[in-house]
Amino acid sequence: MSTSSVTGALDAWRGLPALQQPDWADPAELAAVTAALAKQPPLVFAGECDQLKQRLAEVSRGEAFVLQGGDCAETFEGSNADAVRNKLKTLLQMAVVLTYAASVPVVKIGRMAGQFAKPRSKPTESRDGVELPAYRGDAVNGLAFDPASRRNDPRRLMDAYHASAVTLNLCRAFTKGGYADLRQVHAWNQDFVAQSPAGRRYEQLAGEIDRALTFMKACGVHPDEFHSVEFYSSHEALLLEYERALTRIDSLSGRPYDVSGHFLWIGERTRQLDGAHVDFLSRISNPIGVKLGPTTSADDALALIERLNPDNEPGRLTFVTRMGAGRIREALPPLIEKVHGSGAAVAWICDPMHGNTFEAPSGHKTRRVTDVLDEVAGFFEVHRALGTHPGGIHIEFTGDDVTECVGGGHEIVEDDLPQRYETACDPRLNRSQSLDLAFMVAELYRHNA
Ligand SMILES: O=C[C@H](O)[C@H](O)COP(=O)(O)O
Ligand SMILES: C=C(OP(=O)(O)O)C(=O)O
Repeated sequence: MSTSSVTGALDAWRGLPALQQPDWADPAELAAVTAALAKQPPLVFAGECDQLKQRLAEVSRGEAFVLQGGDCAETFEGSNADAVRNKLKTLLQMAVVLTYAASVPVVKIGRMAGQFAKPRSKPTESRDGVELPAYRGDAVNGLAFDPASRRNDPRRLMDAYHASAVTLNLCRAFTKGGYADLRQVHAWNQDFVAQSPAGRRYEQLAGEIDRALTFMKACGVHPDEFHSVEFYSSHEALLLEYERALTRIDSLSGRPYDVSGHFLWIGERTRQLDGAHVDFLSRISNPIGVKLGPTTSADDALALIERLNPDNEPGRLTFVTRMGAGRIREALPPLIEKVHGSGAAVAWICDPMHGNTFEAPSGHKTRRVTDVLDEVAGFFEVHRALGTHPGGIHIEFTGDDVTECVGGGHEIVEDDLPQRYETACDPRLNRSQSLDLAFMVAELYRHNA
């Protein structure tokens, strides 16, 4: 295909139903902002996306495990050094637990540097008789409940680009500049060790890693080997005007890449086969994911594969299942059986968050850690029974000590929820709950191997 026909095809989605798009306040302003975005430098490079595709191909072959996570909704205010470092620190601690205790290479993907848009169940929100547009993420409007904040403002798309750039810059600096050095395993835990059972358990493991590193050094392994980690960014490709404006033709391959993030996914609410999101993502060359909820049929999954990865390129397509703890054991097997039977190379990841949300009596949206752990356990059980590879987890977490999900080794009860309920959208695991999960996943992985 010529460059002009590749570029033209990237706009085919405009003629298709696009769900969950904001009703932008000013279309002329939207056009001006997307034109300006189209001239901005890429946030990620095609070669990096291809490298992640290779890693995900390894996952689909059962050779590696994905740890994908971050906020439900990133905020502009949260795009600062402390918050980003805390999230990365937690992700690195979880990855270390998994790598060491489960002996598996871990592909680290942040739900970071672009997760600024949210699909919502209802287009509006009402409080005390006042109805305003729902909050759709900082890329669209503000969380405060007043008409000015809730205006769907296209200029926020440019702010989202800049916040993504800042966050990714911090992530690159932290992961390449020495902070992620494996010899820092104790330092990541310093503020945490005495406070929680997960912190103490981690400290023990860090001691073992220290001894292993000393041993490897004595064997002649160069310390630089431990100096940096590969880290990738990801977000839901929800706002198609934004994603289109950040899509570029790679000069080396002539193929289009969405340079807003390394890995992009289609949400459960926007995965219609004849919809705009599936069309747009079918035309970019990044590794991509699709969320699959409990109503997904095996034929839906096969049809998505046909649309999104017709050449069966390993690493191109990841299914992120979010069935709910009560459904996974019966909903997942038929999908895996049929997809596996078709010979399709997909990676399977478990999102144990989105099928397990409920409202506490206080009105806070929350999740029980026991449900999260149970869905992950179900995911491993199903893969073990079918002889397939449980390829990873996708979670909503933060590095801060929030009180948004109930349960965990350092228990949070429903009455604690108001103490530090800080999410802009859905409840996240805090650091201690995230580490609890990592230890459990490591055990399950060892058991499945
Ligand atoms: O993160 C997922 C969705 O955006 C979220 O669960 C939707 O929440 P709502 O049902 O409050 O709109
Ligand atoms: C909206 C999300 O999930 P899902 O599409 O699975 O509901 C999400 O991951 O933010």
